[in-house]
Amino acid sequence: MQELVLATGNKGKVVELEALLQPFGWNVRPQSAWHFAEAEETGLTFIENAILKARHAAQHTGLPALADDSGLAVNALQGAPGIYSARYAGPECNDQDNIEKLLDTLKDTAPEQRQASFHCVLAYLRHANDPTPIICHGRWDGMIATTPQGEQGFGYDPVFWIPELNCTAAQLSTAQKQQLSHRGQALRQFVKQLQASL
Ligand SMILES: O=c1nc[nH]c2c1ncn2[C@H]1C[C@H](O)[C@@H](COP(=O)(O)OP(=O)(O)OP(=O)(O)O)O1
Ligand SMILES: [Mg+2]
Repeated sequence: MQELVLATGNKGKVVELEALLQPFGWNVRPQSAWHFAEAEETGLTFIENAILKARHAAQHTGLPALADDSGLAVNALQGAPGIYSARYAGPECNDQDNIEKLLDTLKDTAPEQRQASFHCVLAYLRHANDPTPIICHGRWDGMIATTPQGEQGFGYDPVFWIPELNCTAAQLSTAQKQQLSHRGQALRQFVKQLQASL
């Protein structure tokens, strides 16, 4: 069975990534099974950070590694918080702090001006020195709600409004979110590309 380390410390991502990879018969192991410090996300793009995180995990485990660098880009904020989504409200902040900062920043932005997109870049390195990583990018368009709603998911899900469904991403099941989300799209591309490269 093919073994793979998920190069993320985010439990919400682990749930979503495992759900889509396990049916393909991989033995997927979260990096929390080891005890190394997280990679520093010093890149200026999702692509750079995803590669840094995957390389770091491959170095520490000796296994092929899949990393996810993702975030929210708000049109009215010229794409912010973008790659800084996890640290938007400060270095030690949590999801709720980030949501509060976002809603406060957008408090004078009219409902029809609140377009946003989630982005997910997956980077897969077969080993730490792999010169041809597989890189996939998924995007999900929506709006920023004015108040949080829903309990599912993680991160900015409670304020990511999906106009077609009249609900937020936090009101979808993992399976429903997977069909639409940036991460689901990137994962489906990844599975195809990996199978084509085997
Ligand atoms: O589906 C999503 N639903 C809601 N929020 C999301 C989603 N996908 C990414 N996000 C947010 C969470 C975090 O604020 C940032 C990712 O930051 P990012 O550095 O990639 O992840 P992280 O630090 O939580 O874990 P790690 O770097 O160990 O993978 O974007
Ligand atoms: Mg991170």
